[in-house]
This record gives sequence, structure tokens and C-alpha cells, in this order.
Amino acid sequence: MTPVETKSLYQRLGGFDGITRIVHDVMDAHLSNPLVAPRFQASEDLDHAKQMAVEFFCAGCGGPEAYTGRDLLVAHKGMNISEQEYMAAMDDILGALRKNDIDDATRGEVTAILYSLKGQIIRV
Ligand code: HEM
Repeated sequence: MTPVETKSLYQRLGGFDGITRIVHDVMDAHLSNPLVAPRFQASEDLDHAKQMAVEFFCAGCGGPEAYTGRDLLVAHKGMNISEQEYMAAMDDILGALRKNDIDDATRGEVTAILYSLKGQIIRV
């Protein structure tokens, strides 16, 4: 019999602690990725942005945490983020998932969710 996937996406990403580790790795990757680093270096409060990203990720994956940050569209409005920057950021996220031993199927689900958000990020 084929095993049925019973764990939620949130659980498969390691819950709050796992997602926190992943987001920290994502931010480290952004800061050493020349395609996006200047964007994050320009942030006035990177720790707060990181905290908001953890909440966003947790809430978006079915976790109990509430997202208390700005609407995605509002947060990225006026930055004029390009398609290339968006792809570079996605690659950083996928790299962090791999680094944290997240399996292929789960990485695929996260990719689909991120892709669905692009209209709120690119050139808004
Ligand atoms: C699907 C992809 C993305 C998601 C889910 C996402 C999510 C978020 C979230 C939740 C925040 C915090 C909002 C808040 O402070 O209230 C944020 C902030 C930020 N995002 Fe994104 N983001 C994405 C893509 C990008 C890209 C491609 C860039 C630029 C290359 C970018 C640049 C930034 C910057 C610079 C901030 C900090 C703004 C500040 O400190 O004022 N984001 N993002």
C-alpha cells in the first residue's frame, strides 16, 4: 500500500524551530547573493524583517503562529523588484531548504506557494 502523507507542510518543515532556522539561512544567503544583497542591506531593521518572514512562513504553512507583518504587496511596493531578483530570492530559499534536508516533494510545495505570490512582489 502507498503510504499516505499525514504530516502538514508546517510539520515537514520542522515547525517553528525548523522554519526559524530555514529563514535565518535564507537571509544569510540573500546577504551573500550579489543579485539581492543590496536590497536587504538597505533595510532599516533586518531582524524585524526576519521575524516577520518567520511568522509569514509559519502561518502560510498551516502553523498556529499569526502573521503580524505588512501585507506582502504593501511591504514590497515601490521597490521595483525585477523578475531576476525574484528568481534569485527563490533560489536562495530552495538552497536553504536543501541545506536543512527538506525532501523534494516538500520543496516542490514551497516552490509552488512562492511562485503564486510573485504578483505581489515583482514590479509592484
Ligand atoms: C515570494 C517571495 C517573497 C516573500 C514571501 C517575501 C516576504 C517578505 C516579508 C514577510 C517581509 C516582511 C514584511 C514586513 O516587514 O512587514 C518582507 C520584507 C522584505 N522583502 Fe520580501 N518577500 C519575497 C521576495 C522578495 C524579493 C524578491 C526581494 C528583493 C530582492 C524582497 C525584499 C524585501 C526587503 C528588502 C524587505 C525588508 C523591507 C524593510 O525592512 O522595510 N522580498 N518580505
